[in-house]
Amino acid sequence: MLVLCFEWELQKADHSCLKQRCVVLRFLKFPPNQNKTSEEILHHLQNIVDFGKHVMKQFFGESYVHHGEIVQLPLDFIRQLCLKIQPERPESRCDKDMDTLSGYAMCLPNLTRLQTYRFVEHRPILCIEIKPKCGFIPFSSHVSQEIKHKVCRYCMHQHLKVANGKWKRPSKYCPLDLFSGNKQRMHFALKSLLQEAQNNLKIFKNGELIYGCKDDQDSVSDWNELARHLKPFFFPSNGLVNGPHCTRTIVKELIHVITMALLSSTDACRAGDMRTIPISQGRSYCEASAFNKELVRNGKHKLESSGLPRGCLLYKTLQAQMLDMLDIEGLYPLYNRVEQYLEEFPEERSTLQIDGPYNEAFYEKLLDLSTEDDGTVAFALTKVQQYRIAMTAKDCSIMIALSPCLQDECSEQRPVVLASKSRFTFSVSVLDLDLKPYESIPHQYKLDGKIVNYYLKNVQAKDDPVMSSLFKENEDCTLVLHKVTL
Ligand SMILES: O=P(O)(O)O[C@@H]1[C@@H](OP(=O)(O)O)[C@H](OP(=O)(O)O)[C@H](O)[C@H](OP(=O)(O)O)[C@H]1OP(=O)(O)O
Ligand SMILES: Nc1ncnc2c1ncn2[C@@H]1O[C@H](COP(=O)(O)OP(=O)(O)OP(=O)(O)O)[C@@H](O)[C@H]1O
Repeated sequence: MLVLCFEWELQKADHSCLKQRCVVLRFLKFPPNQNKTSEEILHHLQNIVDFGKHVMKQFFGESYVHHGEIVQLPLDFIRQLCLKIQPERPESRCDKDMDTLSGYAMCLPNLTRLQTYRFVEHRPILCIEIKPKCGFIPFSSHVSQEIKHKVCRYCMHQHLKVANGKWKRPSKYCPLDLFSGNKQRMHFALKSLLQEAQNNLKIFKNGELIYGCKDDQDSVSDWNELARHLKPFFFPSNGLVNGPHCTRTIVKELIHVITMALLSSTDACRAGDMRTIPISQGRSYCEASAFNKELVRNGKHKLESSGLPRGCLLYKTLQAQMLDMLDIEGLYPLYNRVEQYLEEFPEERSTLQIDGPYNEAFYEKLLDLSTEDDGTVAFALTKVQQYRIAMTAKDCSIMIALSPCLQDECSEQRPVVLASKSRFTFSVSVLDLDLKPYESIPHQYKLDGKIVNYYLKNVQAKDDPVMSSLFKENEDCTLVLHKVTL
């Protein structure tokens, strides 16, 4: 999707501004020459809206999800827009073209703004966007490599990403620390994100990106610059001296308010119909986490996992992620079962709701958490659909919008987080909840194998002292062989 942010005004008859709204438009994009009719595009967008409305709201909670609405815009306006933004688009994203022919787009609230108000507020706003990725270690008995029970996918994937050149340096962030609910571990995770933001952290001030990676850029973290932006938010009366101490203090304050907002429960959600998946399943820490390694170095072997409050967005996200109960290794044969069935009965694709409609009936079928395979297509399909939800939750982002407020402004309806010299009203939302396509499952299966094999071959072998000495011997061997050949 292509995301553009707009501010528009409702004007009085005398043209003075009555209300200002700030919205985001999302346009579909496709590889060039992949022509879609306007009806197909409308249908696709309707599916996205329905999926947010009928499915993700149930999993994440009403107040965290903004499903948006479909809008029709003048074609001329869209064409001009496309011309204007084209030079700004990163090269890596230009393999697809924005849809300028259908006239349809999705309209969403601008989540870099506070979601407690409908209209633009002229007060400073800070927004932190976090893409937390998968926060648990697979507990499935279908996992074939022991390492997957010890090291999380994110930490393993880091090595492959650096090797492939996606990022220059590995990050010390581990999602299991962020999802632990333990403040010390969360603090470490957030600090690591601030050190190496990659595509997991962005910070906006008044809707403008001030920190984090613009695509294609290898941004070097400049905490002094960040602190300069943040100082008026955290130390409004300017009572802090400048310098590295000041920077550290401000970053600490920032991490504190993010942690508190992430642990807050701002949604009175429809619980009850979703059986929860015990979060205690599987290991609660990742052996590769730098936080864990530091503890082990200091002779401590027990990592605290305080657990997340049930109403907070991190908890909801983790629950949705854990719908991946079989791991891709257990899921892939079930996907093949559905595929085989569809080959025989292609007309059944719509009855099985593979591509929607994403309605209440679709949601109801997702509630069956049994893992006992009775050999049916129905069982396989439920697991495939649950896996797609889990994948979506593993790739979504969390937006935390914070706006400074005075003590007498804070009412009971507005959640508030306190810093040492200031206080903030805040809202927490989730974004990028487009259901992952059914067709991406074979890719997931292959990628999983690549990530694990790369890690075993290039990282674990070097970390493990026994493997490491074997590795060295092997290297020596190779040298000797070279000499013989010469
Ligand atoms: O597979 P992953 O974990 O690398 O996730 C992909 C993301 O990479 P990341 O690891 O976050 O750097 C990837 O992020 P980038 O576009 O590289 O920033 C996408 O979000 C991708 O989703 P889609 O296939 O475009 O719908 C994501 O793919 P899905 O696996 O969610 O389909
Ligand atoms: N409602 C919103 N309010 C504010 N910012 C938004 C909103 N929706 C998206 N964004 C910004 O746009 C970025 C990209 O959005 P999103 O992740 O939804 O696109 P995408 O569909 O994943 O794009 P692509 O298909 O290129 O991967 C987000 O990371 C966020 O910074």
